[in-house]
Amino acid sequence: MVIQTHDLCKYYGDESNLVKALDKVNLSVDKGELIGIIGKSGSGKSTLLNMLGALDHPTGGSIVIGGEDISKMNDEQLTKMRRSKIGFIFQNYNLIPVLNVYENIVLPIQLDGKKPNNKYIDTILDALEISHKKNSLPSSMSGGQQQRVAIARALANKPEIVLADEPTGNLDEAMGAEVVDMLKFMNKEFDQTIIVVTHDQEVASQMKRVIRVVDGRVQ
Ligand SMILES: Nc1ncnc2c1ncn2[C@@H]1O[C@H](COP(=O)(O)OP(=O)(O)OP(=O)(O)O)[C@@H](O)[C@H]1O
Repeated sequence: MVIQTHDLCKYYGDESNLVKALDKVNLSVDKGELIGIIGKSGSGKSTLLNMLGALDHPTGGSIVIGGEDISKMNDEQLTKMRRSKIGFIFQNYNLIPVLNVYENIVLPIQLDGKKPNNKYIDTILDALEISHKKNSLPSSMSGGQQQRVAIARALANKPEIVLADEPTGNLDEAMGAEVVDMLKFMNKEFDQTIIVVTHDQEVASQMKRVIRVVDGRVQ
């Protein structure tokens, strides 16, 4: 088991205006799973993904990642765990504007005190068709290209878990298909656990398991 939640809750607001973004979610994710999370806008998909990546604190229940109950970890331990075990692909890229493409990609590896595998990174850049942008700043790139940098960054240290929020959202059909193929390849080849939030039925249909979120509950 890579991730396990027990009655996981995330509530916002107070009694008069309570939003149950996640309500008693029980979910088990095994090593090597390839999961799509689908659901309407506002159903709680991103909140769930953030919880699974220990980016946010639950208001109730528990979550165990890699055998460790994260509610018992302090912020420093959480950061360390995320850096070594989890790759994130966010909807809004979260690239550092003053760093070029290569520097953005290797930053998490360097922060983790490791050496980047440049050959592997070149392979990823090639597959994502951004090799020619290796020394460019994010601001000189299109949204789709920036998203591919974020994808390369998430994959560069072959993390055990990859969490992606709408990874194909800003890409045309061909490039979106390329990214899905890459996620499937990494899942198969390296047994990485991959969880993808998506609106796209075509993307969801290529995952091995699909989880539907309805009003903060998992079905
Ligand atoms: N910081 C916050 N404060 C208050 N309510 C929040 C906050 N973040 C999320 N919510 C609420 O929690 C619910 C779930 O939001 P979430 O972003 O997880 O949905 P989603 O399924 O990812 O939506 P989308 O597909 O539009 O990205 C929504 O009702 C949202 O308004």
